[in-house]
Amino acid sequence: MRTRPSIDQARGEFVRGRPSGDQGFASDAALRLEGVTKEYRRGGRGVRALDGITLGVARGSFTAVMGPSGSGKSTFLHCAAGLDRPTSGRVHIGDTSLDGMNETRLTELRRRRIGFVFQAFNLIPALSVRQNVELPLRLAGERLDRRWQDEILARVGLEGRAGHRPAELSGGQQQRVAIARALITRPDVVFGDEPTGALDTVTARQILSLLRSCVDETGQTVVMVTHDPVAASYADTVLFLADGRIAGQLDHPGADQVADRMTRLGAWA
Ligand SMILES: Nc1ncnc2c1ncn2[C@@H]1O[C@H](COP(=O)(O)OP(=O)(O)OP(=O)(O)O)[C@@H](O)[C@H]1O
Repeated sequence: MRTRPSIDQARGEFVRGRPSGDQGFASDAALRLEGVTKEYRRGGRGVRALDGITLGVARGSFTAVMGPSGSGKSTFLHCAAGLDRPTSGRVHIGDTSLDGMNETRLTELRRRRIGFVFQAFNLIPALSVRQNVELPLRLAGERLDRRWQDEILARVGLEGRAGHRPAELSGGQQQRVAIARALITRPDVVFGDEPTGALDTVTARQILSLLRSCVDETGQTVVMVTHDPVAASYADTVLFLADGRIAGQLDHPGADQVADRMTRLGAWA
């Protein structure tokens, strides 16, 4: 059964929507941020891109992050995924704190525990689909589980294309390769940065359905930054950022409701 997370405001935790009386369970969080701030220096002044973000994302949930331009979405994604360091506060991937990790350990953690799906598919042109998909494991020095790889290729609908190069594939198929590559390490979290931004409407819907099925059928956790209310409507929960803070949350989001909230945040003024 598909369960949806909701936020426990007191604890700043997403918890699964279960029948009556269930409390949040922090140990089930795939991702936790505690009081995360990020300041950049610009022209001698500090810019606070994140301003005290506290939240937990339940395993097996799909979260969309939205907000007006400059609200801190990219900064959030970079800090949450260990691509950048917060100025203060803590980030946990599963039970692992990223606090104080040196670059080498952060890189290892990203390779083993986090999957990325970007707007530009970022595939290696000279490698086949199969080789692109197994690259994170090779870089992490981990053994390839061929059966898992075949299962993932089938899941993303590319079982017949394993020997093809990216240039021989459509945009949607290339994004499917990127999703397979993100799943190969069985990561704690897959982060998407506008994963459908470069695709036509129909193909975008197929990619979003695929991400949805990864959550529903394999219990994958997905956190996706998007500008598109329809894309956000595939998530269990939409988090709205404004001025580096969480400005709201919508569970069971509909595209119209999401668009309405974004309008109220001044996103399209
Ligand atoms: N490297 C940087 N140096 C200085 N300021 C930065 C840097 N990166 C981001 N900022 C500032 O931090 C704030 C948040 O930026 P961020 O890119 O996270 O927003 P965003 O919501 O992703 O925006 P967009 O939707 O336009 O991509 C903005 O004021 C931005 O100008």
